[in-house]
Amino acid sequence: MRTAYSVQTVRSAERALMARLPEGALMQRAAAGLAAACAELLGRVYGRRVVLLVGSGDNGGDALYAGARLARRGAGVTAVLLASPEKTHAGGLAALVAAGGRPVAGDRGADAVARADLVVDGIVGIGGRGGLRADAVPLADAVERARAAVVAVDLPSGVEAGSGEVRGRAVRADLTVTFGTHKPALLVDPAREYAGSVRLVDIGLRPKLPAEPELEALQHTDVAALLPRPGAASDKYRRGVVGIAAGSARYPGAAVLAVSGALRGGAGAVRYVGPAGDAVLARFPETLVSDRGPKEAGRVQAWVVGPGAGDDASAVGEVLGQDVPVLIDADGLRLADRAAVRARTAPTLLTPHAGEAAALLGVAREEVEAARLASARELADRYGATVLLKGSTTLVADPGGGPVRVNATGTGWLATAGSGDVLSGLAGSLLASGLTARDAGSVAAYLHGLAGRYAADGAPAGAHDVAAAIPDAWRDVLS
Ligand SMILES: NC(=O)C1=CN([C@@H]2O[C@H](COP(=O)(O)OP(=O)(O)OC[C@H]3O[C@@H](n4cnc5c(N)ncnc54)[C@H](OP(=O)(O)O)[C@@H]3O)[C@@H](O)[C@H]2O)[C@@H](O)CC1
Ligand SMILES: [K+]
Repeated sequence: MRTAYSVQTVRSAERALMARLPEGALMQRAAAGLAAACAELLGRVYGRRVVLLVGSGDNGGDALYAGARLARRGAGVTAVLLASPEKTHAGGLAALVAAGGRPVAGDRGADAVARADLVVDGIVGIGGRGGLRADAVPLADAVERARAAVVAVDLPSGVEAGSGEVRGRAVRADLTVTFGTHKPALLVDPAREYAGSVRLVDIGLRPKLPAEPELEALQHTDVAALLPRPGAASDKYRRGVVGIAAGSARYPGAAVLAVSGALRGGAGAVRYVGPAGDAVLARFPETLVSDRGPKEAGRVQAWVVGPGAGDDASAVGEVLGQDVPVLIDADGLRLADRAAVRARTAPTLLTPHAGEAAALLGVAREEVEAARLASARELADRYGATVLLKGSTTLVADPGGGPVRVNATGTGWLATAGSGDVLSGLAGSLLASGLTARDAGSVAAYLHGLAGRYAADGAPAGAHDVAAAIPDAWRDVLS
């Protein structure tokens, strides 16, 4: 499991650790890891031009000490100071100068950046608020124009560490070297996109961090442990029956795609109710098609309602009244009565994309995209339901708090019509096999993302290709 902790938690863990260590030891650990990552990126250190962007805090101190290490290995190191030398990290600056590095004032930074092989962004780390300040913006512009590789110290400067929001200008890095633990911004978009690839340097913080993180990202082994496996005594009912109430005369394809995801999600059987029974059967003859409403459809351990439902609110209402887990997607989100969702005692999983989440929250889509973590949490609390907010990084938030799950297996190619219908079927199937809403949502997002990668393999793919690739994703996770 990859985890991220809030700034406040990082600060208190840091204090607890520092109390037992000599002054400056943590910064030396951080700088050593940072310098090693820079050296690796450069390939050869001797004779290379390294430019450090140095803010007034400890983030700048890390950059200076790492710069000193690179200077000792023969790099030409220039430190661009955003603050006066008196306000810059004293020990770091002294170390850099002693190693032969050259400090220059901020207004000379752009020229230095233009000639650099490597830029180290130590403007601001977890102490930052708001986007970059005006004096740092020309440097960020110069970095964007330059051909140099960019390494961010702890975080790309200008992103909000705790939320992943980017409320102004921020540095775009190729690599971020972060210390002790991931910060939420390194896992949540849009900030995550600014970070490039991320390397975590162990500075001994782990034992001081609490058990419960702010964010969790499942990895292969976590997903493997959660996947349902049929036992010797399993029959189709024990493996779970997932009910799909989806599709309409206008959108029969949504029903077919939701069923295609559900058939690959581990449930023992897929039951379909709705007006697209013929289309479903033509494609998937193993589906149990019922011509009655959800209430009379027979045994179902979890329902999926909403994909392609159009304006028919009756199925949504009926499904919400069933005392089994329910996943609500697409049109269902618009049709579901909030009070009825809140009144449910069995688990509910809502799976909106940013536009649907915005409509439910009564804000603009851009606001949800800018503040994905806060939006997912807010929606979960308002509806008293687990929320899976789709996107390039998908978030799964439970009502009442606890770690939010983040999934990054997705690919841009998944932004294709019908892809969400496949995801809802898959997640519903996992719900029917007994996973919690949080686990079903995050495991489905993980498999769906991997399947999207396999299906696309560098070229566009349709939603049905994604569904067909789910078994490969599943096998990959278990191998
Ligand atoms: N925690 C750990 O375990 C360890 C932490 N370590 C390191 O310490 C870092 C945290 O250091 P920190 O606390 O000194 O804060 P930091 O990020 O340097 O920023 C503060 C300075 O930035 C300025 N500033 C603020 N906003 C700004 C903006 N928008 N745009 C521009 N500038 C802005 C603000 O200026 P001021 O308001 O004072 O004028 C202030 O001086 C952390 O990220 C990691 O790198 C490691 O060494 C070892 C272990
Ligand atoms: K930084």
